[in-house]
Amino acid sequence: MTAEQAQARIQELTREINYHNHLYYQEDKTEISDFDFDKLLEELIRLESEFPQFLLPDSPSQRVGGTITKEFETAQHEYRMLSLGNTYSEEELLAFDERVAKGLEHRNYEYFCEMKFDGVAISLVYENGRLVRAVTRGDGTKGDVVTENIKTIRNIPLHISGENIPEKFEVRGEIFLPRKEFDKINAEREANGEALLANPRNAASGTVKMQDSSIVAKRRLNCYFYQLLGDDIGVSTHQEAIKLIENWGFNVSQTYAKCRTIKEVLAYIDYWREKRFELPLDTDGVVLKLNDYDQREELGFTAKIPRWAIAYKYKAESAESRLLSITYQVGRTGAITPVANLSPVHLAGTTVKRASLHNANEILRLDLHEGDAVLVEKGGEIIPKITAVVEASRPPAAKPIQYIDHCPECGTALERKEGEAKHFCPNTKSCPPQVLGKIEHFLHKRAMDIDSLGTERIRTLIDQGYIKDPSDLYDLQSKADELLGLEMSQDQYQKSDDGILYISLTKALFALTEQIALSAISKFLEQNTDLPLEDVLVQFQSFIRKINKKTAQNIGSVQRLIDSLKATNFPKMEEYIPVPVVLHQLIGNYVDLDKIAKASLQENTVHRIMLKLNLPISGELEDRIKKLKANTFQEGVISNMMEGIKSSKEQPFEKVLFALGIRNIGENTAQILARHFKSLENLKNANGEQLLEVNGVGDTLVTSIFEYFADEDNLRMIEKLKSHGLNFEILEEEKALQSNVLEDMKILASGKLNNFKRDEIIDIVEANGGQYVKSVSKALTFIIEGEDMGPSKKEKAEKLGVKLISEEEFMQMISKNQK
Ligand SMILES: NC(=O)c1ccc[n+]([C@@H]2O[C@H](COP(=O)([O-])OP(=O)(O)OC[C@H]3O[C@@H](n4cnc5c(N)ncnc54)[C@H](O)[C@@H]3O)[C@@H](O)[C@H]2O)c1
Ligand SMILES: [Zn+2]
Repeated sequence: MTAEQAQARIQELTREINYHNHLYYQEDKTEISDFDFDKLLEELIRLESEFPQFLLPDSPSQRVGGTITKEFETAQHEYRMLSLGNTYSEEELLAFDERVAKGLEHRNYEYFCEMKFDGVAISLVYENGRLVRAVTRGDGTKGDVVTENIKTIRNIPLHISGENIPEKFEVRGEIFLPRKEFDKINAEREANGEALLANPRNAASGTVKMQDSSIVAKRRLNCYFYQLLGDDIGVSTHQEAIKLIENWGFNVSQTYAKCRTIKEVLAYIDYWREKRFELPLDTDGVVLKLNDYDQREELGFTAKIPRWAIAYKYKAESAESRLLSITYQVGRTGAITPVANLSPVHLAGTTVKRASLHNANEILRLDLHEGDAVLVEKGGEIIPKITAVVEASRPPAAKPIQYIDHCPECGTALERKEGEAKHFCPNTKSCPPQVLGKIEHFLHKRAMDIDSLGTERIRTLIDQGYIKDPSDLYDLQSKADELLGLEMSQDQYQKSDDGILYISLTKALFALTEQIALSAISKFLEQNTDLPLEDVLVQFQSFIRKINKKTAQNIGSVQRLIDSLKATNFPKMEEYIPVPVVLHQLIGNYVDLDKIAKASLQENTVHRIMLKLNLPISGELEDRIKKLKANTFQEGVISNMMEGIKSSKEQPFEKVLFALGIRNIGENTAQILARHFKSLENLKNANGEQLLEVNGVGDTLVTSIFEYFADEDNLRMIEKLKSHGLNFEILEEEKALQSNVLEDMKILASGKLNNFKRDEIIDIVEANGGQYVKSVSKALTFIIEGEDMGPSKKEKAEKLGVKLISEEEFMQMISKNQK
């Protein structure tokens, strides 16, 4: 490489690394894996050492990747917060050990090994036993002061007491979001139709930098500590320091070990390679540090990293699997996402059976064929991905994957807009997942606020024809009797891309055998989750032999299932069995497979298929089929549901308007429009000019409003909602609560208020013409100071010269203009 080429490449790498650093540290996003990022950095460091003339002082190889933000106060670190050198290879670890030995001129040293926790670094400063400051790493020299947020983490001690506590000291550790919490948050977000958090690290980092500590408190962050700093601590090894902070009550992960040689370090690394997946958080490697502080001092630092420590990072594991089939999921907005069903393979502590394929382009890029052997990798993401196809293992005559052209949920021809990667189902009115999206929006807490109808129940009501649009909810009241015992369609069923109904293996085995409890079957399957379907079934036969219940009969029944799965041509899905195959085994005397298969194309539950087939069955067979059915609607649930539906009729007009889901009408816009026009009738009759007069209404919104009211179906639905008594105009008492006293004001409330709940204060500010703002900035007109307003927020407000007023003063302001 010529010097010129090197310089160009160095510039290019610098740009790229800075870009990814910015995404990673400022926006909590990633576009490439850590491994790929580390490779870029490694290449840069190599080139800079070969061509030192091009090494710039602000090169990303010389600096810690993060920086400070504008939202927080900044504080100088007393001791710089550095990065760590890292490697993915054992040879480099040995080379590191050689450098240490050479630097110290002997081999008389020990390492202290810890897991490398994948979270956000934090520094806590204590004075006289009290936590005075929590600061992020920032650019390594100074960081953001996030004390209020950190104080919400339960196991961070705010005071420590005891003997010999130094007057001033600093502990450092890693804030993280436990996997379980992360999964819980994402499950909730999914149920609410919100975007999922990408991984626990990003989520933790985003949470630490939130402006509102009450939201941080809800996130259940946790922290592990691994460093103690200070002038007169009285310890001379890392091990002693760790013991000390443990005694003071800091949370230290019990995963550390002292190692006397690099060989012991390698054994530690090996031990944790798989075991680390049992820890409550993500880890991406091991940090080894010299134990002795004097020896550390001898070796010192480079600009960015200590010479006495290094991180060994585990490579993202990859495994080979086989593509069984592709399921196409239809989202609430009609977007299609293909998901690969794979033969189960053990990867990074879990069994992987599915991988995301994103869109049609990804399938093309991989050149995916039916039955292909594929490499799956699990990085920081939740869902594993297919990284490549092993072409050499492609089955002969395998056909390339044909992307679907019709919606698997409703059969409508799919569309793909120019420049967009995803296909869409344009049937917004009756495609079940899209109807689901609309209904969920309608029910949402901030819309009609009906909460006893979970996703699964709504989905069932849609699938079974009870609900086509939100107005149908109000008809349910007269159908309560019918709903009792209705089968829920979600969990245990799946549909193949050509619309065949599948049922969970657990349920299928339950119905096809006798005298074996459902729980015993679930437990058996959980323990055999690694095996491909056919092997599971063979194992299940041995299981039957072992428990010895109706042995001959049950084994025969499972054998028949194995045989018919082989004989029929249904696409394979791990853990699910085509309903026609199961039903055929049960009712084959009455009706042939083709007929059952056809019936299962249009129906979503066993119950419905049986109704449709209309066969004269009874007694034992009927009981067997009952074993296939899902959970049903129970009385308590139904009465709650009816209660919720009834009380939703009290929701004010602005909520109803928001609930309608007119494109581009969010919560705020709904409020503004409701207040301006006072009734839906007025809004509907408004012309373009009148609409544009309203503050915040632009051409796009005008078009959406016109489009909405031009649609006969929408008008019919509104009439129906009206007839059920929903509010389509502003009520008198609402009018009384409104004024323009807060016009042009930007307002924030902080701390606990006595007269309002959190969301209520937002409504009140807006009802009086003001704008509610979520963070402290110069632009604020004033802050309503509640009880226990955080001192740092207060300090910041004072620094920026923002006025603070009491809750009482605020009450007076808004009551002046009200009759
Ligand atoms: N994918 C991307 O786009 C992208 C972009 C930037 C950075 N990154 C990744 O982020 C990391 C950046 O490096 P970095 O500068 O934050 O250094 P680093 O994460 O490699 O090492 C230093 C950090 O490790 C953490 N740590 C965890 N456990 C520790 C322990 N037991 N002892 C000491 N420290 C511990 C500390 O927070 C410390 O600040 C790399 O892993 C890199 O791959 C990825
Ligand atoms: Zn559709």
